[in-house]
Amino acid sequence: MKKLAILGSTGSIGHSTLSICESFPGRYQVISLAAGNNIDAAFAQCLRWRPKAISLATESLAENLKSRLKAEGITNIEVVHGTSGSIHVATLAEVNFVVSAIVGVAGLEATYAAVCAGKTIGLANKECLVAAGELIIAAAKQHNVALLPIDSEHNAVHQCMRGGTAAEVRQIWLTASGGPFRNTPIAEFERITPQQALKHPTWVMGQRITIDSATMMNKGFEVIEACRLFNLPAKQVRTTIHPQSTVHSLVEFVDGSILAQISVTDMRLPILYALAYPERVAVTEKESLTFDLTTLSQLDFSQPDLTRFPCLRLAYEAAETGGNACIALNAADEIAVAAFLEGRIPFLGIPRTIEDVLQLTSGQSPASILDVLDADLAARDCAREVIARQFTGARR
Ligand SMILES: NC(=O)C1=CN([C@@H]2O[C@H](COP(=O)(O)OP(=O)(O)OC[C@H]3O[C@@H](n4cnc5c(N)ncnc54)[C@H](OP(=O)(O)O)[C@@H]3O)[C@@H](O)[C@H]2O)C=CC1
Ligand SMILES: CC(=O)[C@@H](O)[C@H](O)COP(=O)(O)O
Ligand SMILES: [Mn+2]
Repeated sequence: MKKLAILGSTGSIGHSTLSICESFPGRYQVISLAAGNNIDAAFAQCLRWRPKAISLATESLAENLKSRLKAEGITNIEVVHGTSGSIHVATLAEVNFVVSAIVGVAGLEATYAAVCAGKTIGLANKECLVAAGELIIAAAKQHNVALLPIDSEHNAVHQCMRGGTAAEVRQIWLTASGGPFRNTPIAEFERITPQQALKHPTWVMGQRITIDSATMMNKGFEVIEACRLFNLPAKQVRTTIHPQSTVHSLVEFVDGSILAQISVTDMRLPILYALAYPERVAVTEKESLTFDLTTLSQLDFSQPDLTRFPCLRLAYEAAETGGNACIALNAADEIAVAAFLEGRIPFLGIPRTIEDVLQLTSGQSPASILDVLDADLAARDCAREVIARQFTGARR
């Protein structure tokens, strides 16, 4: 039986993971949860799943949740908080599988601790691998831990790789929807609003990744994520615009064969694959996870336009530089995306901020997770300064 810690249980991936647990009773046991600020969702999850432990972002939220549980007569759920809390729930002795789905570097320490504690990881949190990929991969090797990708593209590559060995791979192709502005002329980019950018054409996801998809930074992060997971240089990780989001990615082998993975546009499928690996679980019509090939009429593929989507170019450059550049790429993006959502910078202010921060960053490699966190904080400060200098008084 897989005994789960779900980090980011109140988010989009967290909900999809719990929905899989609901669909396959007896197969997965929810041992622990970690959430941020959504205390109502956390409370409801405690009532439904009765975890042994749950972590929330702050002490006051944890105290509040404890009182609400007590009022229901529930006193046997340990309620903890903060980074130490998420590390605690991720490393409980009973847990053997950790779903890493806290958004951003906030999920890094718990994910790293889980790897070091020998837990199998279902990895959705790509920002962890962007910022600290080399350290996480080294720890996974040292502790003989499987890192099973949940991110749909990497999950697809993982599935296609079962058709060959790593040495037989010529390159991999990550598909990109192109986001809501795939066909928008560059002249209109300055006027893009958060509401427009939050309308992803094919996926329903959390806010940060949805904006990252709109700038195509998501694909840039995924290139770095793929380099780390599949031990490939960035030049062997290609991207292609595929607006249907039906082919989730492809692996091209040395003999010219290309294997693709096709399935519904639903994150429950890669989550189920990772949870069940190395087995495959049979689904029925009830779960609506099967793909009706007779409805398939068109699959389009085209080259991304790096002029309209400079974030993708910046990510390839950071991948080339390595070390702190990838940490800064993620940290500056997180600050810039928040500023865009708050109306403090325009849409194109996101790549402008990141580019400025990258120019001020060295390619030095972090030797420890503490180094990563220091470099992350420094890049955030730098991004805030860039925004204050360049965009004060800016209007969308
Ligand atoms: N959604 C998707 O389809 C996909 C997502 N991913 C990746 O998965 C991760 C999660 O994405 P998604 O589910 O969309 O994001 P959401 O914004 O929907 O959820 C984020 C989760 O992280 C929690 N969280 C945020 N900050 C903290 C914190 N400081 N401490 C503890 N928990 C925190 C949130 O808690 P709360 O809400 O309670 O504040 C929430 O549970 C991201 O890294 C994303 O890139 C990858 C591929 C696809
Ligand atoms: C579901 C998933 O894995 C997302 O990362 C998705 O791929 C985002 O869509 P884009 O292809 O638009 O970035
Ligand atoms: Mn993805």
